[in-house]
Amino acid sequence: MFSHERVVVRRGPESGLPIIVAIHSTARGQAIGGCRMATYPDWRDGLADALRLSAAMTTKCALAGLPNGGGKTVIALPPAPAAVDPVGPDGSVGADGSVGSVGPVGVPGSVGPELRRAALHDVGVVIAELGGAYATGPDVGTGPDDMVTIGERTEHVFCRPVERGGSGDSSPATAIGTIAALRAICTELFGSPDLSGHSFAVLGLGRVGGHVARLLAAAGARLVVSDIDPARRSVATDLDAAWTSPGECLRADVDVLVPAAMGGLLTPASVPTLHCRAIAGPANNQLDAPPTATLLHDRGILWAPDQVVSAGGIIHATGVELRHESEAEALARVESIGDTLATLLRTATAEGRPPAEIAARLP
Ligand SMILES: NC(=O)c1ccc[n+]([C@@H]2O[C@H](COP(=O)([O-])OP(=O)(O)OC[C@H]3O[C@@H](n4cnc5c(N)ncnc54)[C@H](O)[C@@H]3O)[C@@H](O)[C@H]2O)c1
Repeated sequence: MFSHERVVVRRGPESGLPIIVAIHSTARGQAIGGCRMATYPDWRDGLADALRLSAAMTTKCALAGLPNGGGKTVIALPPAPAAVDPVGPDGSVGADGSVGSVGPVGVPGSVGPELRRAALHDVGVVIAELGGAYATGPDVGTGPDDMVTIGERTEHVFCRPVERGGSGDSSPATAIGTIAALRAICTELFGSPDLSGHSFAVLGLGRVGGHVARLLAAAGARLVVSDIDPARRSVATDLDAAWTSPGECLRADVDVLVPAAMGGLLTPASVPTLHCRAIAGPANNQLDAPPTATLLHDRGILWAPDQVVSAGGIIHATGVELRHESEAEALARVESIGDTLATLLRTATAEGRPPAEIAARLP
């Protein structure tokens, strides 16, 4: 069922690239959601990603108690290198195609600065035309500096660098929220929020996954880590973590799998191959489709809905920039992700149902 309020799809006049802005809902307030710049086999795959991600943002905002709805922007880069600078080692799907089968095929290693600027201006113009119905921030493939560029065309943008009046990179807050969720998972599995001595497989060592891995290592956790980009192996070395391929990381025999790369990794094909006891991570849209939550439940694998786990960045950014909370207030709200998830897990256990089913009927 098509449930979006408004979707703009446009060939960007400055960049010539497909610019997609999807507003799923403004029922609770202004729609918010990041700007993703990624390569897709076809621009329609970018549209599908924007539709899915913006709907998930509506749920994420509602579960986090934010007065906002869901939206998303996608700049769909073509897979052919014609329009982009040479794609880096992280710009293609891994040899193991089972990881991240939904959504973009990769994140551009580098996009030429002129094209990048033009595409971000195109995004800013669309958002300005929407008149405040939607505001954007960073997502995969974009960061705080890119928000400055979008901000040259619209005021409805957050997470600019701190020195430019924004709240900066959202990934540290997303990582803090993820750790709060992992403590709730450990409480459910082991009766204590202590992370030390338990094993975690972190799949994706980018901005969020790298932070999460460091925080887990600092808390005394045992780590298996992976990334499609071999350059991230240095993180494993620094943290004394075991480095594996993405496929092995997905199937690692650990207490908790922490998806921190692309979505769509949990599918009817991948679920039977898993060896973890629980899954909780920041990657958006981890399930290929909602019924996969039931497959995980039937296998006895506890899956924490990503809309709850990954909300730290948006809670922090909107708290500081839109609701003018102090840093301490915003971080306290981020930490409350642990309580939200704990309540969800308790209800799910009491009813013998998947946590995703409980999340879908809240609030
Ligand atoms: N940044 C945030 O604040 C934030 C907030 C909410 C959700 N998320 C979600 O968390 C995930 C990670 O975001 P990020 O900001 O760290 O992005 P990022 O681009 O910094 O990191 C992603 C990492 O995943 C790796 N990767 C990509 N495809 C892979 C694959 N198939 N197998 C293994 N590794 C792969 C990349 O090489 C990269 O190192 C995304 O799903 C994003 O939507 C991020």
